[in-house]
Amino acid sequence: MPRFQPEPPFKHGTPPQTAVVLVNLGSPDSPTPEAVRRYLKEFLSDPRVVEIPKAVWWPILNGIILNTRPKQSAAKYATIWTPEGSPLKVHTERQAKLLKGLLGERGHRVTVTWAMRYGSPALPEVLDRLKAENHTRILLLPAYPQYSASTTATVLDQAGQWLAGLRNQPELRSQRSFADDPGYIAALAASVREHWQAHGKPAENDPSYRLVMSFHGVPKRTLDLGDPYHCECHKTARLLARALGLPEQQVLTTFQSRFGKAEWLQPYTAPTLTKLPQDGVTRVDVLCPGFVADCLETLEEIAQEVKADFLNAGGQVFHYLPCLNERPDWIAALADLAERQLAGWPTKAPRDDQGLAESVARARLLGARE
Ligand SMILES: C=CC1=C(C)c2cc3[nH]c(cc4nc(cc5[nH]c(cc1n2)c(C)c5CCC(=O)O)C(CCC(=O)O)=C4C)c(C)c3C=C
Ligand SMILES: [Fe+2]
Ligand SMILES: [Fe+2]
Repeated sequence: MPRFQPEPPFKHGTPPQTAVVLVNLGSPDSPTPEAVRRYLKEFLSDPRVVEIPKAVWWPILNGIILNTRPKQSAAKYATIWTPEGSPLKVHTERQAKLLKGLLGERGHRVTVTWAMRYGSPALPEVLDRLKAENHTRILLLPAYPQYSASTTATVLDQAGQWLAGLRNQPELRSQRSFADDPGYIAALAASVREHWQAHGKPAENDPSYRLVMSFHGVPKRTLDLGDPYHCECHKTARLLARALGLPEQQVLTTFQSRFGKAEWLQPYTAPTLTKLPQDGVTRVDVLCPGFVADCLETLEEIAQEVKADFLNAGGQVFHYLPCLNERPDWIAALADLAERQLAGWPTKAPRDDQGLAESVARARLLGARE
């Protein structure tokens, strides 16, 4: 068996085609236990996500987790599912469409599409299609503002595995993270200011108010092992608080979605919010800057579960602020990120072989005249 399948050559005489791929985590295909089981099996078998030796982890995953969690998670997915499908996929598709429109308006001739790391549309299949369409340059935009091995790196792993199976590889680049990107921070800040305009801005130093920034957690061990995720989350939180002019006492940075029994990054979101009313905090505005698209973890865990925890503990006002989703200022920030990455690839004025031959001939002619 040859390792590499035969591949059609890139078409000669046509300009190199460039593609931008927005990649997010992925969702089950439907909110049913069967679909959630398939999705969780793929997701939780990734050694970047669960860093436990296979001999220990697989019996737990296959014997316990995949027999219990799919039913529970499917019920949660059912509460946030839309007629068009999972919110994560719906927002990612819309973001890609808007990004395509904006890059086009700015004069770029690029294909813009989207893919998922787990489930569908699967990244390797999207890359296969782009290659078949003669794309020789591919920019990956993992939709994770903060770098983590369990998210960003595994997208690159998958793209690398795809490249490893090819004879004639396209050029590939990727955005590592954008935790401190001015456009991303400005879009987050604008979303909070708009929320304050609609619901009232808290008085300066009001001790009963907190702006809570809740990020997805990761095992604490990964921080000790050198994962920069924790630092990047704090960088985003610091820059956002500064952009809003909020004093330190009114801001909280927390970590949600703990999975399993090991210690994860602290403080945990739900227990922190449950305790706040005891300390005299009655109003919270909660946003999740680590997610650029609303999903199960924001719409169900934060906007439903954590909200109920806070109100049941004596809190009075809980507002969940939506993710950046399709905000025009965020799409503009995303286009700026893509444009900076595309700078080395002339998507605005592609020079085909003919153009190059002409300019070489012209240069020779000029040289001969001198
Ligand atoms: C934003 C960054 C994310 C990090 C970091 C992350 C790490 C991480 N997640 C799990 C386990 C689960 N996560 C689940 C859902 C989920 N996770 C993210 C993002 C990050 N995960 C998103 C966007 C979503 C939502 C997907 C959707 O369809 O809406 C789930 C599935 C749901 C459930 O059963 O609870 C699990 C499981 C681990 C172990 C991990 C670790 C490093
Ligand atoms: Fe997760
Ligand atoms: Fe969760």
